[in-house]
Amino acid sequence: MAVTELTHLETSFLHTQLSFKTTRLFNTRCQVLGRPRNANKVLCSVSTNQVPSTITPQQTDSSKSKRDCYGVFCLTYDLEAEEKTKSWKSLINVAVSGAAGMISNHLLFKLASGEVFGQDQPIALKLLGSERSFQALEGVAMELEDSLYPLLREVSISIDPYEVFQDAEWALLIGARPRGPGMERADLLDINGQIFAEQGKALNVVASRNVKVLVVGNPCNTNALICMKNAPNIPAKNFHALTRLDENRAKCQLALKAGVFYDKVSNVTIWGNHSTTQVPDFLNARINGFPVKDVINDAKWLEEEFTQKVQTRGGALIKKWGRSSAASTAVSIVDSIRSLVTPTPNGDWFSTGVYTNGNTYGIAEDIVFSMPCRSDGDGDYELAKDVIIDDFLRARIKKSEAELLAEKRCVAHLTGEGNAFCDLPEDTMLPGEQ
Ligand SMILES: NC(=O)c1ccc[n+]([C@@H]2O[C@H](COP(=O)([O-])OP(=O)(O)OC[C@H]3O[C@@H](n4cnc5c(N)ncnc54)[C@H](O)[C@@H]3O)[C@@H](O)[C@H]2O)c1
Repeated sequence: MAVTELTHLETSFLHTQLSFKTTRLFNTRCQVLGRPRNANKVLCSVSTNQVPSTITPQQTDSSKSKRDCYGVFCLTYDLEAEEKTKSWKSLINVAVSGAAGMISNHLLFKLASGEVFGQDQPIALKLLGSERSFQALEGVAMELEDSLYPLLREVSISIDPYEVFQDAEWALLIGARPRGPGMERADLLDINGQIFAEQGKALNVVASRNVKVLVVGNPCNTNALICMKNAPNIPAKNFHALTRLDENRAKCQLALKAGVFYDKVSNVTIWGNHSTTQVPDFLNARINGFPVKDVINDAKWLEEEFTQKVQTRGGALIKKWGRSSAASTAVSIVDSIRSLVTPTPNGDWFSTGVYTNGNTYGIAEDIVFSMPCRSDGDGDYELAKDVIIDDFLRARIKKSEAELLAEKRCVAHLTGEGNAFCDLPEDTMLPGEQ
C-alpha cells in the first residue's frame, strides 16, 4: 500500500482514472502526483495493485459530473431531450492553458459562443491555469457561468495538465511565462520549454489520440516542437504553432498600401519562426487575384518597410496600448482553428507553423516552421502547391530556418535528443517585444 499526500484536485483525478479502470495509467499518475502543491491537501491511501475492476458506467458518469465540473456546469442535462439540441453534434472537449490570461479572456467567450466550431456544436471547456492564477481561473469560470451560453455544456478548472487534457480533442496551449527584463531568448526557451515538455507528456497519456494542438505561448515554434517530441503517440502533423496573427497583420498592411479592403488580399504566407526573423511573403501574395507586385508598384516598400512593419507591429501596439495584443491574438487563434475545420477557399491558403517532414520548399526537416497550408475542413492540412520562391525570399527564409535550428539545439535536453548546446545566431525578439 503506497501512501501519498494529494491535493483535492489530484484526488479527483485519481477517481477519474479509477473510473477508466486503467491500472497502467493509475500507476503512471502516482509518480506525477509526488510534486508539492500549495492547494488544499488531503491524505490519500492508494494501492497500486488493488485497482477496482468492476466500476459500472453509471458510477463513472456520476463521479465525472460531480468532480470534473465548475458551478452551474455540474447540473445534469440531456442533449437528446429538447427539440433544439437534438440535432446538435456530440460534445467536443477543448482544453485551454493559460486560461486566466489576457488572450484567453477573449478567446474563451468566442469558443463558448459557437463562433469557432459552429452553432450546432456543444462544447466542454477544460481550463488549465498555474498555481498563481488559480483564483483568477475561478473568476473566469464564474464569468462563463454568467454568460449563459447555450452551447457551453461543461467547464472544469485545474492546475494539472493530466486532468485538463483528459480526452481533449483540441488543446490550445497559451499559458507561458513572459520574457522578463534582461532575460535572454535562450533562458525563455528553457523556462517555457519545460512547461511544454510536461504538457506534451500529459497529452501523450490522456488526450484523444487525434487531438489537435495549437501552441501560442512563446517561443511558440520551438515550444510546439518540444510538446510534439514529448507526445510520440500523437501524430506529429497534429501540432501547430500560431503564426496567424502575423499573417493577419501582413494582410492589413498590404490592404492599407494598396487602398483596398483587406478581404481582397489572399495567399499571404508567413514563413518561419514567430520572431523578428519571420518572413511575410509578398512574392506569392495576391490582391484582387493579381500578384501584389503588380498592384503595389513600390519594390523598396515591399522589400524593406512592409516586412519591418509586420515584424514590429506587436511592439508598436504595446507602445500605444501599454500591454500586448490579446484581442487580435484571440481572433487569430479562431481564424487558425477555423482554417482547419472549414475547407480553404479555392486557390487560397493560410499560414500555420507545422512540423517539417517531407516539404517541397527545401526547408530543413525536423523543426516547426510556418508555411502555406490548405485544408479540406477535416482538421487536417496539406502544404500548398504552386508556391514560388526566388533568391530574395529564399535568403530570408534561410535566416529564419537557421534561427529555428539553433533554437532546437538549445532545447535538445527537452526533446530527448542529448545535451543542449545554445548558439543562437542573435538574440532576436518576439514580434511583441522591443
Ligand atoms: N504566437 C502568437 O502569435 C502570440 C501572440 C501574442 C502572445 N503570444 C504569447 O502567448 C502567451 C500568453 O499571452 P497572454 O497575453 O495571455 O499572457 P498572460 O500573462 O496574460 O497569461 C498567461 C497565463 O498563463 C498562465 N500560466 C503560466 N504558466 C502556466 C502553465 N505552466 N500552465 C498553465 N498556465 C500557465 C499564467 O498564470 C497566466 O495566467 C505568451 O507567451 C505570449 O508571448 C503569442
